[in-house]
Parts: sequence; structure tokens; C-alpha cells
Amino acid sequence: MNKAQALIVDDEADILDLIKITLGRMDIQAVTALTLGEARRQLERDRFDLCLTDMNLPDGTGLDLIRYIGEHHPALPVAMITAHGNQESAVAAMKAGAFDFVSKPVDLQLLRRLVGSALKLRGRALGDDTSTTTPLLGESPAMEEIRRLIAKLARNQAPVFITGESGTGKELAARLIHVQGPRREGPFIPVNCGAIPQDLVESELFGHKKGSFTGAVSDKEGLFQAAEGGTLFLDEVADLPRPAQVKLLRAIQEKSVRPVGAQREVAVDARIISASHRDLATEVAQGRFRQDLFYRINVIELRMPALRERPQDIPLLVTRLLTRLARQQTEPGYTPQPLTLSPEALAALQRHAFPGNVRELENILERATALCDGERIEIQDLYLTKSAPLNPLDPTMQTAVHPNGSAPQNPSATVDPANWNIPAAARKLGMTPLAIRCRLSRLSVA
Ligand SMILES: Nc1ncnc2c1ncn2[C@@H]1O[C@H](COP(=O)(O)OP(=O)(O)OP(=O)(O)O)[C@@H](O)[C@H]1O
Repeated sequence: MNKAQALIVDDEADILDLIKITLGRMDIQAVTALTLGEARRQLERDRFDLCLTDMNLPDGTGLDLIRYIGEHHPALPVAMITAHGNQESAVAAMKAGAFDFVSKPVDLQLLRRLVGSALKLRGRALGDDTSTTTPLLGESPAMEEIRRLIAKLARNQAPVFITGESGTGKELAARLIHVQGPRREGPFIPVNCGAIPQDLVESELFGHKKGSFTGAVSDKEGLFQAAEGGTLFLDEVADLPRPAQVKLLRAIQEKSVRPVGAQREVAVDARIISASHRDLATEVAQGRFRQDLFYRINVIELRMPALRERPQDIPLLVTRLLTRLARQQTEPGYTPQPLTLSPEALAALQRHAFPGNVRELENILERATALCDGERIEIQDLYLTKSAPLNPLDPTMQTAVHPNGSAPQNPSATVDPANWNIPAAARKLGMTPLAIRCRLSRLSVA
């Protein structure tokens, strides 16, 4: 590959020189521009592997340049040089499509890492190499869109916040962002924030020094440091206690952490992807989650759709999951044929509400595979009981008209799947419990 070439845009000659020297030591040719107009001309004249731009330019802003590059040179990673402590412009840059940011005074170690990550994208098509991770299956437009967004997000370093119900594939999406991006060779460290005992959260995340608290018998590296060069996936981030939220904010802003009991901060280079099945905006409104942290981790939001919103994906998921289950039962010299699903069983699954989403589908099929006698899974092998929640979005649920002429109501939407309280639902819908039971058994699968 030819020598890499970077375009550096800043109206301060000193900064241009400093960056030029640093890149030169990395064997990268740097071309400089003092204005937005000059940068555009360079971009049309030459081919670059990376662009670094300041926010304030004499004839525009760095954001203008980021947007211009997004439109005309979408494969070119561009990073913003922001004024010290100006988090707004860092967030704005990443929302506009910047790959990453570095704040002034420029920390050369961080700059070198940033440049290294950007150059790993050279000559690579979007979404390469997902071979080691389960693909995100689904042919629905919603899943197509998710895959497209993941490929795009993989190319930058912005914090991503993934929302969605339990089992919708939030962790899978985070892994795909990691493996499709320049950090793929680095570690992917998943952390369930809700599973760490409250008093150990800070030490787990940021590490500790020997003797900093009872039980700290030796220095310990935190999960942030373990994710160096890779991605830290903070699952159930809403469960982080407030003091850890303050430290997390600082770690993201300053790209450095201070282990418990340590005097000095240590620089860390980890991409943060977080997720929660809870609505973080509500958590903020109720004072349980810091607004500034919410703003910082939620630069880009990815919403994983519930399975009930895309029942058309169920047949493909079923086929792939049954194939995988058959493979898992392979014995030396014998691989069983994947089981098939009867049309009635498939229809039943497409009517099911799946509160546990794809994970629940996996469990249902695993159980059915174990219990099924023949080669075809029948409706009764699914063990969807009468109390199984029905998909309120299923069109067959929308046809009944309520006697009082109000909008069609759906008993399964009213009957809380957790309680399955039919009398209460009947009161709410103005129907008799018997009528509800009849509706449910007509639509139910068992
Ligand atoms: N679109 C999909 N294609 C294939 N497998 C999927 C898909 N979505 C989810 N899965 C599978 O479903 C299971 C649950 O996914 P995952 O753990 O990513 O969900 P989650 O949203 O992070 O769940 P939780 O909120 O409970 O942590 C995993 O085995 C994952 O591989």
C-alpha cells in the first residue's frame, strides 16, 4: 500500500506543524490547509486516508467540512480537533459524522492512536469481516436499516447507545459494530453494569491500587483498561450508581481513568457502546441518571426493534436457529437433519408477542427440539400455553369491533402478559371475562 496521506485543516500554523511532525514520525504524509475553501480544493485534487480539522476556520466551521466530506468522500474518516473542555463541539462533530475527536492541547499519544484507528479503515469496504460473529438475521426493512446503520457506525468512534427490549440483539449489534470497525483486532469487553455489586462498580470499571480498600490485596486493572484498543460494552448502563456515573462521564470526556486509590489518571483508548432496556430519558427525568452522561453516551442511538414488530423475520430466524441446533447435536460421524416446523406451528409463532424477543424464540425452539418425537415440530411441541401473550400487532387481532362502537381493542394488549389478569382486562375493555377468554382461545395457539 502507498504511503498514507492525511489532510490537516487548522488556521493555527503551530498546530499544523505539531501534527505534521507527529504524523511524519508515523510515516504519514501530511497536507495542510488553513481554510475550509482550501481544504475542499485539496480534497478534490488529491486522495486522502484521513482528515483532521479544527472547529473554527476563518471561512466556516469544522462541522461544515465534516458534512462536506460525508457527502462527497464518505469513505474518508474525519476527526475534529476541539477546544479543551468543549464537549458540545465533540458531540456535534460526531453527530455530523466525524470518526472521532481530539481535544486541545493535543495529547500526542491519543492523536497517534486515533490516526492508527483511522488508517485501519484504509481500503476496506463497509461491513467486512463479520465471519466470527453471529450475523444479525432478518429480512424486514427494520433489520435492513439496522444492518446499514451498524456498518456506518462501525466506521466511527462515537459513543453509541442501543435501546430495545430484552433479547432484541443489543449485545449482538454492539459486537457487530466492533468487528466491522477498525478496532476489530482489539478486545470486545461486555459488562453487565447491573450485575456488579454496587460498592465494587468503580474498582471493576476503573481498577484499583493495592491497599486502596479492604480486600484490595494487589493492583487491579479495570474493565476500561482491559478494553484498551477495543470496545467496552456497558450493558444495562442505567443500573450504574451515581458516583460511578460521574467517573464514567469523565472517562469518556477525557479519555482517561483514575483507578481507585491512584494519584494519577491513565489514558485509555476504548470505544464506549452502552445499552439499556430502560428508557434513559425517563431515568434522567426522575433523577436516577445524570443528564450530562446521558447526553454524552447517547451521541448516536440505535433502536433494536422488538420481534413482534417484524413477524416476517420469524421464518428465517426459525430455519437458521433450527440448523444451528442440529449442528450442536452433531456426534462423531453423524449430523442430524435440522427439524422443520409445521405451518400451524409457524403461524402460532407469528402470532406470539415474544416479550423475550429472539432469545425467547431460541429457547422455545431449543425446548421443542428436545421434546419433539418426529422430524417436524408441531404446535404442541412449542408449549405456548393459553396464557402466552399474543402479538398485539398481529393483523388478525385488529378485526373485532367493540359493541360500543369504540376502536377495536385487543385483549392481549390489555391483559398484562406478566399477570394475565383476565377479569381486570375485561373491566378495562368493557367485555365479559368469558368473551375475552373466547377471543383469546380463538386466537391462541394451544
Ligand atoms: N437478529 C438476530 N439474528 C440472530 N440472532 C439474534 C438476533 N437478535 C438476537 N439474536 C440472538 O438472541 C440472543 C439474545 O441477543 P442479545 O443478548 O444480543 O440481546 P440483548 O438485547 O442484549 O438482551 P438483554 O437486554 O437481555 O441483555 C442471542 O443469542 C443473539 O445471538
